[in-house]
Amino acid sequence: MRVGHGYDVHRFEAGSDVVLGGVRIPHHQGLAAHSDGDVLIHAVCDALLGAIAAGDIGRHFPDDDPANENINSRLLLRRVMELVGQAGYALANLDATLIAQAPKMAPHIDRMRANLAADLAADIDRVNVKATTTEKLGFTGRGEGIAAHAVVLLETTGA
Ligand SMILES: Nc1ccn([C@@H]2O[C@H](COP(=O)(O)O)[C@@H](O)[C@H]2O)c(=O)n1
Ligand SMILES: C[C@@]1(CO)OP(=O)(O)OP(=O)(O)OC[C@H]1O
Repeated sequence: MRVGHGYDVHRFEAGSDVVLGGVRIPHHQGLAAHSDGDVLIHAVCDALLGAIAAGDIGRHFPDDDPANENINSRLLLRRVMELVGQAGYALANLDATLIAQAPKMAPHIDRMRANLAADLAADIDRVNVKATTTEKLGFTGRGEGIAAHAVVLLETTGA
């Protein structure tokens, strides 16, 4: 068994939606990023890479590589899962937390879980996503950006 933790933050910029867990959510701002800014998927990638002692997302997908510009982060997640499989592991479970004053995540959580489960080659009941505000405290509370934490447990495949 292996455990991994990931954390990521992206700041808001001018825009009309955010992409989280592969779900495009209308919002009065977007997230600044080299990629599509999917802070949830970036935290999940870092948790997976941490669990197999393979560094972090920036090492595998540099933010000065034009190939990663505006990239759909689900593609990055699938590539990270290939590394997890090659290392001999599969997902046991994922638990992730989005920290944002807004937008309201609840209506979108199940679609995020479905996207993540598909990319992680796991049953949806092994994937949990939740959200919290910080009661208007701190940078997330002031609406300056969104943060995400992810914890994964991996089990050996026997491959
Ligand atoms: N961006 C968010 C933040 C929270 N939620 C949901 O609201 C519940 C209450 O949030 P608190 O910060 O007051 O604990 C939380 O448990 C989430 O279900 C949300 O949907 N989107
Ligand atoms: C995903 C990458 C690559 O496009 O860029 P960003 O979207 O800026 O995201 P970040 O969380 O800073 O991490 C890693 C990057 O290399």
